Formats: sequence, C-alpha cells, structure tokens
Amino acid sequence: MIQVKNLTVRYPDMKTEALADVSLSLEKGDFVCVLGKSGAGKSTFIRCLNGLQKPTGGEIHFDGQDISFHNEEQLRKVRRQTGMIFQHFSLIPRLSVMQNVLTGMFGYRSSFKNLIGWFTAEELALAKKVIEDVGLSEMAYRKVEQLSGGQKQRVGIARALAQQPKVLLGDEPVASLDPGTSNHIFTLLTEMHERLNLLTIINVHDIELAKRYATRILALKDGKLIFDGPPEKFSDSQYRETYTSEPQTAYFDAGI
Ligand SMILES: Nc1ncnc2c1ncn2[C@@H]1O[C@H](COP(=O)(O)OP(=O)(O)OP(=O)(O)O)[C@@H](O)[C@H]1O
Repeated sequence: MIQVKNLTVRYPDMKTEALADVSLSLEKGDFVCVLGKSGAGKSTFIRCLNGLQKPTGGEIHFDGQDISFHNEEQLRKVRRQTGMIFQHFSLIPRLSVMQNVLTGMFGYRSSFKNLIGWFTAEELALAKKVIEDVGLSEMAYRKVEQLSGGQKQRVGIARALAQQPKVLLGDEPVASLDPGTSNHIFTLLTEMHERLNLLTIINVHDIELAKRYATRILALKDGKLIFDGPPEKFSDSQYRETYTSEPQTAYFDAGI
C-alpha cells in the first residue's frame, strides 16, 4: 500500500539527516509501532507518509502513485485517506464531540459547505456511528474541553475514522496519558484496525505497548532504520541499540 524508497529528509540548517535512506513497504493489516529516542526521526517519518513533510530525497508511493512530487491538491486527496491522531489531540476545545468529529469529513466536502456547517443526514449518521464506536455516545454533545485526556483521544480517533481512512497514523498519541488509559487507547486502536482492515502506524515511546499491540516494529536511530520486524524478534540488545547514544555506550564500556 505504501512503498518508501531511499527516503531522506534534511531540514535546513541541519548537519545530519532527520531521515537517511529509509526503504520499506507497508501493507494493509500491518499494525506498526515506530520506536526511537527523541530526535530519531519518528515524527518526520509519519509526516512524510501523509505529505505534510516533503522528502529531500527518495520516493513515497501511496497506492502505486509517487506522492513526493504531488502538488497541494493531489496531497489533499492522499491526506483524506490517512487519518491522523496527535499527542495533544489537536481538537477544538469549545466545540462539542460531534462538531469535532464532523471536521474529520472536511477533506471530502466543498469549502462552502464547511463554512456554513451544513451536513447531510448520511454524514451525521457516520459521525454518530464513529462516536459510538469509540464509546462516547453519551457525551456526543458535550464540549471537548470538559473531557479527560483519554476521552479527548477517543474523540481524536473518532475524527480520524470519520474520514473513512485506509491508513491511520499516530504521532505519539498516548504520550500524555497514564499507563491504564494508554492501554485502553491501544485496545481501541487495535479493534478499529482489525474491523476496518487498516494500515496503522503509531509512534510510541513505550516499548511494552509496542510489544503488546504491534504486529511489526520499526526502530529508527539517527534517521536510519535499524530494525524492521515482528515484536518477538526485537531483542533486548536491539532495544539498547535503539535507545543508547554512542557517548553513553562509551561511558558504560569504560565501566564508570
Ligand atoms: N521543522 C524542523 N526544522 C528543523 N529541524 C527539525 C524540524 N523538525 C524536526 N527537526 C529535527 O529533525 C530531527 C528528527 O526530528 P523528529 O521530530 O522527526 O524526531 P522524533 O523521533 O519524532 O523526536 P520526538 O520523539 O522528540 O518527537 C531532530 O534532530 C529534530 O531536531
């Protein structure tokens, strides 16, 4: 579904690459967790997949089409097939759950309809359905600012599902949540992933969550892909390699 070939990103003023020569193929049904310490390139990778970040080298093929050279209009079509959830939810706090979820459909509608806020019965039924799917039916008309962090992330997931996406991307969606709530969010993501036969790609810092829920782990280090495989093959030494920086290795090696 998504083929990444020699993907490279170098931001202006950066001495090294944020992503360096990353190649892989991502298929429907993969539930991917991307690991890597802070600055490893996880967000850059996710942002490249939905065209929010232009590669400086390499190619990204989405359903066979190279999106690296797509214009804004073409990228909009790719983006509406890729639902995205965020660490800080990116919701509109003063609007209700329902209103926030309806914004997930904006990519499919005319700017005029979005401006006047008119939705068809079908669109309203879809919004109700995804709110029910994430377990928030009772709160559909409550303002988002009155919800807990876990409930807000459920709204974020419902908004992404309202896009009827093929791909679900998450940029550290549980980083602001406690461990129990994080598990509930991952359980929900797994249910939706399976029911809708999605390709799901989630950046996460918590190795335990990745091992419990992912069908495939990617590990990035200094922009390079250093592991791509099933969770059971991600060994302790690969974990250390992913999270240890070279100076620290020298520190431990010296026995200090
Ligand atoms: N807009 C930008 N302009 C310049 N440099 C950037 C930009 N965004 C990211 N970088 C740099 O690119 C590298 C990779 O950053 P990225 O945010 O992709 O890492 P990450 O693994 O998601 O980190 P974190 O876990 O802290 O979110 C870092 O060195 C970062 O400082």
